Amino acid sequence: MEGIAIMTSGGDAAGMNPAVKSAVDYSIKQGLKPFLIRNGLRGMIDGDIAEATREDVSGILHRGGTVLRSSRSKRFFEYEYRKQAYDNLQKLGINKLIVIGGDGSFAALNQFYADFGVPFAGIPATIDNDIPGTDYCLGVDTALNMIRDSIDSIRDTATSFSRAFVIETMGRHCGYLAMVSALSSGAEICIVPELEYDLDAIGERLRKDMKDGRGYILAIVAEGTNMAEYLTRWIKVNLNMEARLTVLGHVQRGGSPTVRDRIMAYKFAVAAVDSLQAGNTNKIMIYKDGVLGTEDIETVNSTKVELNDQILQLCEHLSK
Ligand SMILES: Nc1ncnc2c1ncn2[C@@H]1O[C@H](COP(=O)(O)OP(=O)(O)OP(=O)(O)O)[C@@H](O)[C@H]1O
Ligand SMILES: O=P(O)(O)OC[C@H]1O[C@](O)(CO)[C@@H](O)[C@@H]1O
Ligand SMILES: [Mg+2]
Repeated sequence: MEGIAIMTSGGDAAGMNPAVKSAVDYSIKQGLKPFLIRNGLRGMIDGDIAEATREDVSGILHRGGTVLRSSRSKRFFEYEYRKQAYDNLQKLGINKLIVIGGDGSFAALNQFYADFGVPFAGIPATIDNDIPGTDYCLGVDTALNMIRDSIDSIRDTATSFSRAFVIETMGRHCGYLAMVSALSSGAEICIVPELEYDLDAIGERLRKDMKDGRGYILAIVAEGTNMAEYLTRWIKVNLNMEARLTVLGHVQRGGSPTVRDRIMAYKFAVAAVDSLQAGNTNKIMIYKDGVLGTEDIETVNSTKVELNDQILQLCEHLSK
């Protein structure tokens, strides 16, 4: 029986657990022998690998984070440690890999493929939604719902005190979480790396709104802009309104996966096993314009992520 190993890597994302479960269940159905690598790339180097049992993957589907645990590994950048990881796989008869993670994890596995020719399939899982070629990455819907709940709570106190709240979302260099959250919570300001902002215009617009009775302000800022603290001070001085900053932080990564993340996890996992069974060597599973497909890792690595035009257009007026 051919050995296939499944791992999670990089920032954890809701949907990783259902993806692991589906990948194991479907691999068994396909006559493969699934293994689980714990602790991501670090575990691959340290040989933290064992054959998957049904118990390993039962009762995990609804849990946030990753039961396999994850890591960011400096050692994996060095050939010596990748070779150690390869030897670990060889000993167990593993010759196919499924990596559930983000762009960094895919780059890592592509380097591993270049070194040792071990085929892999990548399942996009990162709240950043920053993987070129796919409209969707596991974890994004759960994170958006988490952010929505937080903003709804913040709105309660903002209205009670007639204050402005600047809310910083994660996403690394990508403004997707900030934009969708600004739209879904009716925020007044949205500052993201993808859109130029104009504070003078924002000031003029909001001063007029305040004259017309606006009592509070919600501003959503993507962490990639590094603008949250500055904007908070700017509001105090320029709009003469009390302002507070809330950095949502890692709360955005937690929580039970939403229905969307569970279903997408299932689809991506089945597609990943099928892709490897079809003889593909280094493909990333994608979901583009409502259709499931695959993309070459080289294309994913060399393309800049582009955000949906419609979302950009809908948000434009919130940055001026
Ligand atoms: N070019 C590379 N060569 C070897 N290893 C790499 C390379 N790029 C990334 N890695 C490894 O992949 C790990 C995961 O990447 P990274 O930390 O960027 O997270 P990610 O998978 O992009 O997920 P997220 O962005 O959601 O946190 C890195 O910590 C590093 O160990
Ligand atoms: O968990 P860490 O290592 O602090 O990394 C935080 C980063 O990971 C992410 O949550 C996912 O990539 C980013 O949005 C954020 O910038
Ligand atoms: Mg990443």
